[in-house]
Amino acid sequence: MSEVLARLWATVEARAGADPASSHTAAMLAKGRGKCAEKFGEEAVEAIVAAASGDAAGLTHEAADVLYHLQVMLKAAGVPWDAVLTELERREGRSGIAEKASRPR
Ligand SMILES: N=c1c2ncn([C@@H]3O[C@H](COP(=O)(O)OP(=O)(O)OP(=O)(O)O)[C@@H](O)[C@H]3O)c2ncn1[C@@H]1O[C@H](COP(=O)(O)O)[C@@H](O)[C@H]1O
Repeated sequence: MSEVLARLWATVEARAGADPASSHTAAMLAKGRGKCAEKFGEEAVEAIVAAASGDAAGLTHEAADVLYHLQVMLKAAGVPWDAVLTELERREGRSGIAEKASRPR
């Protein structure tokens, strides 16, 4: 199941040069980083609304939209998905509370 995000990233990369008329990914990437970021924000807000209202089914749909549009935004910004996963791995095993307390004042 966790491989689906890896497959999705491979698809986003493959669609980068596709015809925008036949690919939503290509159409978004053709609009540029700013529009991709704006769309991500829109989807994130929709997920917030679903979560705040207790709409589990809606949140499930919107969370999937958020993950997809996050990958599109990363692609538009030139940030590889693996770089994000590496950052998450770097954080493993360390409490967020301990991490924040360790930051220089
Ligand atoms: N996971 C997605 C995915 N999630 C959302 N979307 C599209 O993103 C668009 C979101 O626009 P809207 O917000 O207006 O529509 P919406 O999200 O359904 O409506 P709301 O929930 O926001 O109210 C819709 O066209 C969705 O179909 C996606 N488009 C593509 N993918 C994946 O990317 C692959 C390649 O798709 P293409 O690039 O279109 O070939 C697909 O096979 C999927 O695996």
